[in-house]
Amino acid sequence: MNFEYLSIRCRHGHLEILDQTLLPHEEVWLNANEVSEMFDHIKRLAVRGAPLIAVAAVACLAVQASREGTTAEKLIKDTLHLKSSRPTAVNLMHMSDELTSQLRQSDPSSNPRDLVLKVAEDVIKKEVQMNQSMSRHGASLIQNGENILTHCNTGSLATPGVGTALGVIREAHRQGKNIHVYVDETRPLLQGGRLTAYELKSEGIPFTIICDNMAGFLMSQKKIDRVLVGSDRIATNGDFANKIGTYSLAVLADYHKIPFHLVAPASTVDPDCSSGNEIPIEERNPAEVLGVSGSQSVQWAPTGSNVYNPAFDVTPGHLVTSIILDTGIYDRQSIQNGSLHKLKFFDSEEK
Ligand SMILES: CSC[C@@H](O)[C@@H](O)C(=O)COP(=O)(O)O
Repeated sequence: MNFEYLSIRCRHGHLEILDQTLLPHEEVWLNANEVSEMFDHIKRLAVRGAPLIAVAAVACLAVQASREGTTAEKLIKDTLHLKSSRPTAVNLMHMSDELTSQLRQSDPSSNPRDLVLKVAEDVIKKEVQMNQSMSRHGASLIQNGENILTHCNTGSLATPGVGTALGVIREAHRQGKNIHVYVDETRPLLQGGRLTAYELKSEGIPFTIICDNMAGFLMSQKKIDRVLVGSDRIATNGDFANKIGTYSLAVLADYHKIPFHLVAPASTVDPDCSSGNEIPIEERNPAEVLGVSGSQSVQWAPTGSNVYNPAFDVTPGHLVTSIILDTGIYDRQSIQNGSLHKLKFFDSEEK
């Protein structure tokens, strides 16, 4: 298996990830061949973003499977371990469920290598294609001269392709539309200020970073024409989980009558989740809120302060103007009519 994307690469069976906790100032590639290494990279967000987490996990499992003597039983155990690394993004769950289901059904005397490799290639290929499709659908909505607000990082650092919300922005720019992006810095881990800014800068797309709490004021000044965000899990009623702060933006956009779109691949829809109440929300280390961690750690809050640190929030579907998926653009009416129920990433999913 050989591939190379912006933040993950595999050459001659050697898998590496670009440590996103050190970006944009240091570009350090880390070994990710071992399941324990990959588990740690995912957990501490060295590799992150809903689609990329699934890609990273399955690529690591393909490396395991290519080793002499690896059994289906061992691979199932490894898959379930990686599945437990982060709870909210459903892409990792879809991949893990598909792989364990296929491994359980496989002939115990056969070598599981080809099966795992095929699932890995399938997941990666589909994610890249879905990125392309959704970015084209989304770009068709963008008008020349728009100021777009985005949150977190939804680009090539979060997927193996052009990205989700950031893919739409890239595609609109590629089409020659004159756009400008306001980037929410995205506390506590600053995926916007560090990672989205890094991607936009390297592509020459004009952008301005704002603190998360500035968005409402900019909207009141009519400086924002549209909001584009990604998602980690979409319920079939259109409620969705995304990086903490997304819900506040949706409420603000609704109040100021600004179009608010969610951009995601079909692999982010959870057919087993009928509403946002059922989405598990990851809670993270208080240290992330007490200060900043990374290459230059600083703690500014008093040691021992109480902290609540949910990594995601849930936005109710009625606040969304439309959901842009690789399969098309879904407005509120079509979601209410059940259009998300019909989507399935894998043909043979089993829990
Ligand atoms: C591909 S983008 C969708 C989301 O994965 C993105 O917006 C996001 O919330 C990522 O969270 P992270 O905690 O950085 O993995």
